Amino acid sequence: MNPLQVRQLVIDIPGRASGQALDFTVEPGQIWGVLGPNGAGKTTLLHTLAGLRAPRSGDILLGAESLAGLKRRTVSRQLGLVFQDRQDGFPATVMETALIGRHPWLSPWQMEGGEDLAMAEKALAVMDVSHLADRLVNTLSGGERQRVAIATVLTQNPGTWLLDEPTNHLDLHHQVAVMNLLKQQASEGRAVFMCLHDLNLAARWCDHLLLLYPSGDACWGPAGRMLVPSALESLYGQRLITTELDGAPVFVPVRS
Ligand SMILES: Nc1ncnc2c1ncn2[C@@H]1O[C@H](COP(=O)(O)OP(=O)(O)OP(=O)(O)O)[C@@H](O)[C@H]1O
Repeated sequence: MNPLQVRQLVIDIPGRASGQALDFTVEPGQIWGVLGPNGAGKTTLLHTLAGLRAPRSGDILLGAESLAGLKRRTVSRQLGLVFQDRQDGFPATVMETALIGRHPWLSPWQMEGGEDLAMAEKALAVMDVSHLADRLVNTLSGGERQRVAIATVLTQNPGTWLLDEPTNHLDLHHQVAVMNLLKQQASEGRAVFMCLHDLNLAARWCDHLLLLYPSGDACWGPAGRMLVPSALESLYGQRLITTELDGAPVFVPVRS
């Protein structure tokens, strides 16, 4: 699996003066969380890393190759993206949606084969949506739709997962199931890079964190070094009570 290398990257936020250049490598086996308040640029960063938006400056490399010079098919075999929002413009079933994950691996007019179908079926089972396989996705609940989006990337089987708030809409049990799935993906040598609003999920599951400030400032590194209560309070403009439970720090907002 190729590491995702971010080199002197400045993301393009309209109307914002250029912020701090980002420079880090997401290595296979790592789980990165991106934290920051609304509007800080988390989604913009994720879309830039996926090659969907041009950076203002800097470069992104997959292995030794610049992302900008790679064919989309090559990129989509290596990077999978779970969007924060999705438009279900076309009527498609859950199974048809999961099978879209195989498209980077098929030639333009090639139909999905038995192996592709088996991968999609397995992904739907892992995400607990097998019973919905024949349903149209636009009839699903928010959490069911989110699980189908993750199942689609599971079917795609990329080396690096990019996820925009993957626990959105999910009940507590499915939030934990998704975080454990991502942990398993990392333990199998894939890399995970995700935006999260839940500090406690980040503290429990991420080994690296990137803190993005609305000013364009940023800091990143191993999670233990980033989870400093005063830094998190200034990131969110929110006072926090900090404790430790079950071997991980826990952050609770002060009520007043
Ligand atoms: N096409 C656009 N035109 C103008 N401004 C934009 C555009 N796209 C994004 N922005 C602005 O860029 C900033 C960063 O947006 P982004 O969606 O990356 O933030 P975010 O950190 O993901 O926020 P949230 O936590 O609310 O999802 C926001 O202020 C947003 O309004």
